[in-house]
Amino acid sequence: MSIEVKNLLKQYGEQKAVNGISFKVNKGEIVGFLGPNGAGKSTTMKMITGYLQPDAGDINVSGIDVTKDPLAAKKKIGYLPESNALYYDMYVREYLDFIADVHEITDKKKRIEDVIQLTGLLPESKKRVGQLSKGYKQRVGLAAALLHDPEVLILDEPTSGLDPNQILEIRNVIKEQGKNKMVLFSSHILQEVEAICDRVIIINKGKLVADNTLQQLQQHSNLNLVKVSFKEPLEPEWIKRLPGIKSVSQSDRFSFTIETSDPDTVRRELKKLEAENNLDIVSLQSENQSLEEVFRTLTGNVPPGS
Ligand SMILES: Nc1ncnc2c1ncn2[C@@H]1O[C@H](COP(=O)(O)OP(=O)(O)OP(=O)(O)O)[C@@H](O)[C@H]1O
Repeated sequence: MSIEVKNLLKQYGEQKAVNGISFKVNKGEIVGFLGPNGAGKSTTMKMITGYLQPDAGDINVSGIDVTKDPLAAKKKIGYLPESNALYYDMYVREYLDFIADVHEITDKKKRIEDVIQLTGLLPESKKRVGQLSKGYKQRVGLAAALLHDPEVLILDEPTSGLDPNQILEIRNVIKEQGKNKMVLFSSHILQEVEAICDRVIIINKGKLVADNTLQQLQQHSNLNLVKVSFKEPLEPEWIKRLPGIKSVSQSDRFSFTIETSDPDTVRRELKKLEAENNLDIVSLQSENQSLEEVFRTLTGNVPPGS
């Protein structure tokens, strides 16, 4: 059970919306798909779900070649598109019943109640889809995507337009589903990705710029912070002279934040500085960049002040 994408390409006129993307998602993984507006996330997701034909490349979902057999692939995939097209005149249960028939689900009554429960739709389940708030419409879309109990969930911005409480509830549903399914979901909310993902794929202008666990991404980002405080005041020049320093900022006369690509060397040099000059370091900590900073560095929006 996996999603495997190799050298995926989609061109609109001159523009390569998706330009040679490859990655693999395995069972039990929740992967966040990030990128700035127009990076090619939705286009990639539409190709994986068989709704858009790639110009080149291979897509394999649980052993099925999606470009050759999109119908078989769709049976394995639950897809929540970005613009979630629903039938507004139908009642919630009626709509889910219709989708259940499309999937030829046998025990559909029970399954419909299960997904209504799972997505928190119960309080609004007696309404027509068109009468629901944006957040509840999104839940109907998610319920429809879960109905046939697919192995793979592809969710294009599943929490967009939801209030903070609803975001939390939907995140929990995704987390729960991720225990025995593969989940690929796109989001602009970096805290969300940090909260629920094992791994992050970042694309920019149609190209893959990162595919790592969150921890690796933050560790391997080429900027780290070392924070040091001394017992006595110190001129920043003492620190700026040390090897491996990119920049130094000062919060008071005793404390400094150092940007570096080599935190180990900087820590060592600070200890040397302390010993050789009879100084006292009262605290010394390293910090990784936040995911937001990593994202901005990788997608060309370098954080202010760097
Ligand atoms: N049908 C289309 N015809 C022409 N260009 C398109 C079409 N669909 C998408 N594009 C272009 O392809 C690029 C990628 O679009 P896509 O919707 O995949 O980006 P995205 O990463 O999902 O963006 P967002 O975060 O804003 O939803 C954009 O520049 C977009 O304008």
